[in-house]
Amino acid sequence: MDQNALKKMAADRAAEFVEDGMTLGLGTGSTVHYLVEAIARRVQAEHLHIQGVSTSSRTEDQARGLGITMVGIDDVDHIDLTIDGADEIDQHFQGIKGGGAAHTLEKMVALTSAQNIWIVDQSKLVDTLGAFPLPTEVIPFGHTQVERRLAAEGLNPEWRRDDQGQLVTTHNGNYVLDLHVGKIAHPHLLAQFLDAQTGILEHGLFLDIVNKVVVGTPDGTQVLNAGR
Ligand SMILES: O=C(CO)[C@H](O)[C@H](O)COP(=O)(O)O
Repeated sequence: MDQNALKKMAADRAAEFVEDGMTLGLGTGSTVHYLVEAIARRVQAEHLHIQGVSTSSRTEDQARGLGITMVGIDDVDHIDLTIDGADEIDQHFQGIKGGGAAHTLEKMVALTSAQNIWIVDQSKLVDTLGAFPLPTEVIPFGHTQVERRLAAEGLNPEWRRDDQGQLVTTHNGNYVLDLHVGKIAHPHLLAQFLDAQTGILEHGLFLDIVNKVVVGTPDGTQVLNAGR
């Protein structure tokens, strides 16, 4: 079974957690693409009244195109449930996100949400975070200074570039600096360090956030409860 089939399986299962009347946070990425399709099918078949808050223009456009009502994050007083993908999840349910350069908006939506579910294929489950380069979003002013500072700390920063070699920019017009840190033994300490760096708008460590993980495996879906 290929990776996309496993992503779709997890997305379809997670769409079952959506309830009538909910305000839903919708993440970004290829797994979320399947999720939005699955939610739209339920909205149509069951006449669900839900509204979505998106984390990227990609998701926003897809959801609107499929008939899901979308509202801005500043137009809601709460979000009931956010469903998003992830790049890595460790055994303590800590995660790395930002492979799609949307981690700042994703974290904002996740932190506004009463519950968070991540949907992944089984390859995203790891013992220790860090094989996936850790994304950070850096403001353009002084970005080279930020890179030097992180390099001096041994964090092996690398600017993310597109196929044409241009710097990738985020929704906010900032750059993405991926950190090749290797195994992250103490994610909270690293998050604390990155939080304190002027010039870094946000990083992709999502700690103590997720409540449930839905995993697509060749033997079916698994729902893992994070105990928070
Ligand atoms: O964090 C993200 C985007 O910023 C995505 O959720 C993450 O990269 C997973 O993507 P995919 O579902 O395509 O594997």
